[in-house]
Amino acid sequence: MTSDSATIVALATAPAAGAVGILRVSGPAALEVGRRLAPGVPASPTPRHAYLASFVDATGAVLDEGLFLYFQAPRSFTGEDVVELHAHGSPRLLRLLLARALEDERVRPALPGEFTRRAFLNGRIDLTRAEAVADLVAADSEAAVRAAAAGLSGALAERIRALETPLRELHADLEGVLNFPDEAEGADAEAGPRVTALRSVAEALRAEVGRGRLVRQGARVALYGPVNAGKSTLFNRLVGEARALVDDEPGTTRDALEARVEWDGLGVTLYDTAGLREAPGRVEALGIARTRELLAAVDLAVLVLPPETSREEAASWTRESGATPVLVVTGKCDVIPGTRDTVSAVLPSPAPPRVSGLTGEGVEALRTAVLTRLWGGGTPSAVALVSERHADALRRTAEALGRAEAASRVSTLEVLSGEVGLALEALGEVSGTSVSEALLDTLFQRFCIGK
Ligand SMILES: Nc1nc2c(c(=O)[nH]1)N(C=O)[C@@H](CNc1ccc(C(=O)N[C@@H](CCC(=O)O)C(=O)O)cc1)CN2
Ligand SMILES: Nc1nc2c(ncn2[C@@H]2O[C@H](COP(=O)(O)OP(=O)(O)OP(=O)(O)O)[C@@H](O)[C@H]2O)c(=O)[nH]1
Ligand SMILES: [Mg+2]
Repeated sequence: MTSDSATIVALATAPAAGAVGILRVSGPAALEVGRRLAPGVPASPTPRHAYLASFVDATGAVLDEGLFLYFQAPRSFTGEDVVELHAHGSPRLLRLLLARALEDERVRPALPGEFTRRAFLNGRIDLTRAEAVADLVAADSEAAVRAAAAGLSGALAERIRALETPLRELHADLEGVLNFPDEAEGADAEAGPRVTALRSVAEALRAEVGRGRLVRQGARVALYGPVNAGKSTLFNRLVGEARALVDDEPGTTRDALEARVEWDGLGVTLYDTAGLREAPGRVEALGIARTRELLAAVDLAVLVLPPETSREEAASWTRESGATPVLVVTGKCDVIPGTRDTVSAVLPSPAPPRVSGLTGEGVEALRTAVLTRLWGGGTPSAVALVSERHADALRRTAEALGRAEAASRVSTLEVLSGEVGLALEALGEVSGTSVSEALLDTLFQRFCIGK
């Protein structure tokens, strides 16, 4: 796919002071370049052995003492010869070492994601694994780390293969019948049902994009409701610190406030919003407009109602969230006796949790209820990280299979096989078996330099 034989170099660690900083070189000239920086290392170093070596400048003056590692092609991350210099984590020192490596005309700085791209191009990892590397680096919740780690060890690759292999077999059978009608007679017999089954597998995988997004980016949850219901008090309680101002004056919160929490490993961005009411002041009205905008954008809206809310009022407050799913809670439950629960009497069972931001009562149950609404029973870390890009390719796969299904009933074998071929091609964009340079460019641009 690419004939780029340049040797690339980049810092593999963040450009900040740290305990250790790593310079990574990959390509045919890696060993020579590495040994120019660390001349004490033998000409044929033992692969994967950590040599303690002096790193020197052009005059031979010692710049640092560190570890030298040689990975011999193809047994390396990129599949090429790789040398790593593990120096002390001084950004300035590392820049000196980098500049020295670049003095060799066969060496150039690595582009973002280029090490991983080479690993992909050299067949060390498939595209889903390469993307999992980026997901892992970007992960900011435990669930995101675990899900990306599963992707790195091939969880998504395996599921794609489970679709791609039978699809390829079907395609081969159909082409066989078309090209060698005598020998392959009957190989297309079950084509219709096979297409149908594969299509539902593609659809099921595609449907996981929502959960993938929740894990990757975290869920967005907004508290909303009438003014003075106790939203900010509850928000502070959920966040674990006094972030929002609280006052008995209705209309205290004017602007949406956000805080990031991690619940059961899932990243959650919580929003406190301006309470809704008729005839607010001018600034408050701006806040209310923002509340409505936010309600449309979040994954779940938690409606906090005062204990005295009537069933009609409760129903009309619920409608405020529009298409966003709502979880209703009765707030300030410490002021009412346990049995009198006007809201839960009128809303669908199970009864909305009763919470008190003031005392903390019911807050743990609310947290659980929120997670259940976001996740059902599943485990966030077990989710296949289907990205928007994957989902788009899977949509085109499923659409082609839909047309193939129709073709199996009303059209020729050529048309049917053609559609199955198109489905395969679209699916190949996920695994990387059919992928353009342009797509790889966009994909790897999102990586950081040195990855
Ligand atoms: N110092 C360092 N740490 C690192 C990396 C690295 O490149 N350097 N990695 C980079 O992201 C990750 C580790 N990933 C790696 C993946 C494969 C191979 C490798 O040598 N693979 C060979 C041999 C496998 C074997 O012998 O078991 C291969 O696939 O053939 C190395 C690192 C995270 N930590
Ligand atoms: N008894 C009791 N009082 C509460 C509780 N939560 C809030 N309050 C009180 O109710 C008043 C309003 O609380 P906030 O948390 O500011 O209510 P809010 O919904 O954010 O109000 P706005 O921002 O004005 O919409 C304050 O005086 C709080 O002390 C609660 O759980 N129990
Ligand atoms: Mg408030």
